[in-house]
Amino acid sequence: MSTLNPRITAVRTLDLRFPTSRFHIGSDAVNKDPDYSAAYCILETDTGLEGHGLTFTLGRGTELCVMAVNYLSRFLVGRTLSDITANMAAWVQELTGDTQFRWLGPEKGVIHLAAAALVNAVWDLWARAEGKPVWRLLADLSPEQIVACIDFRYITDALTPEEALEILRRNEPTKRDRIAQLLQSGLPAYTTSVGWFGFSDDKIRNLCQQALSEGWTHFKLKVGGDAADDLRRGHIVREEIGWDHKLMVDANQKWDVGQAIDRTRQLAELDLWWMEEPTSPDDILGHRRIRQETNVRIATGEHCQSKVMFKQLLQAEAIDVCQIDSCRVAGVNENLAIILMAAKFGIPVCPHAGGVGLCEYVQHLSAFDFIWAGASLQDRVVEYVDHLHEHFLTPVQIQRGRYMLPQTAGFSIEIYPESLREYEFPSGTYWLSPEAQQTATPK
Ligand SMILES: C[C@H](O)[C@@H](O)CC(=O)C(=O)O
Ligand SMILES: [Mg+2]
Repeated sequence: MSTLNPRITAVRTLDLRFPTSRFHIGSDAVNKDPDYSAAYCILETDTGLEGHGLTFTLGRGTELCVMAVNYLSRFLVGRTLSDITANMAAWVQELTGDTQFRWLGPEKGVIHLAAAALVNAVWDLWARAEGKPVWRLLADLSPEQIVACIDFRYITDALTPEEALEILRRNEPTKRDRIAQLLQSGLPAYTTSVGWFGFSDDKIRNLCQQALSEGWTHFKLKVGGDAADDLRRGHIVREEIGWDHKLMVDANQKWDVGQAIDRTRQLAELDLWWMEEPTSPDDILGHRRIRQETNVRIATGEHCQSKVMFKQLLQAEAIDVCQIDSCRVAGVNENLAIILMAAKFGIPVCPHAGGVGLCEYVQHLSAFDFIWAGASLQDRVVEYVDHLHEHFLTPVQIQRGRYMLPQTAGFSIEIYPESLREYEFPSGTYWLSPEAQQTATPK
């Protein structure tokens, strides 16, 4: 263990917004004009070491997340790293269970997104103090230490600490082989960047051709528009990628349950590998019905607000694919619980990463899944979107459609100071320029 034990002296929080809406990047049937944004926080310490974290948002909502991060920072300031990591489950309970803030959730919405930024920043600080990337820090923890990071309250009817330990201990003897495999050939991935909702047919064709030449084999298309149009766009993608590659579609919660069933059945002629977010993310029984009444695998999770919801999706046999998100729930610790539950229920984890920083984050969690939990790459693909990586000091490395694991200490989430100065809202140089009027955010 490292001897570095920095004390957190302050939390600096920024409202960061990128003008992606100008080019329809990130657009879907529901979020038609997203400006990829983040409440970004920097944990300052007495040693000079910093911990960086963010929670992903879309444009105008960022302001609320920034305020929530500032409020919750009281659970970090004045503490040493080991004060927090010695009993992380207890600290997470404190962070999410404050007797006044809890009323805003509990464990959902803005306050939970804010908790994610801070929890992830602590993992960044911890990993930097250890001189390891987060995935390696997790790989080197003992099963008992991993279990000690998890708050099992509300999920013991699906996964007890003893069952989690059993999964981890079962995988421990072979974890070195899987680490070696990951270091050599990385994590399989898919691209969503070919098929945003606002892209023209020609653009979709060109992007498919480019992605094929880069070695991609799994592609996702946004649907949820006019039915005939969705099918036509789907066939355009199929014409370009052929029928041997995998195609997934994402409706981003557009439909009622009955409508989702009809539309999924229609789209099934595209030979879908999964249908994503066909209806409200809160509708567990709705997802189950869609799954039962179509012959298509159902994926959801990017808007699944807590481990309790994931527990029910798994218990109800409502999903085929578990899409964790690094910031929707309270960061690494809650995601460890979800990944272990998915392993117990035999459901593959294919993380969501459509946003800023989410690709950088989630590679560490998928590595944890492979090393410790699901212990398989079968039917697992990590989402990749090809945007905004240039702002990160250690952006993801993709080779032939696979994430190659980072070697730099930390959580890969630090953004260049120049980018912070340019895109901080509303005072950054971009937001003060006339161009800014062409994006969705300032309206
Ligand atoms: C608004 C986001 O871009 C969303 O469309 C991302 C998403 O659903 C995905 O990546 O999946
Ligand atoms: Mg999605």
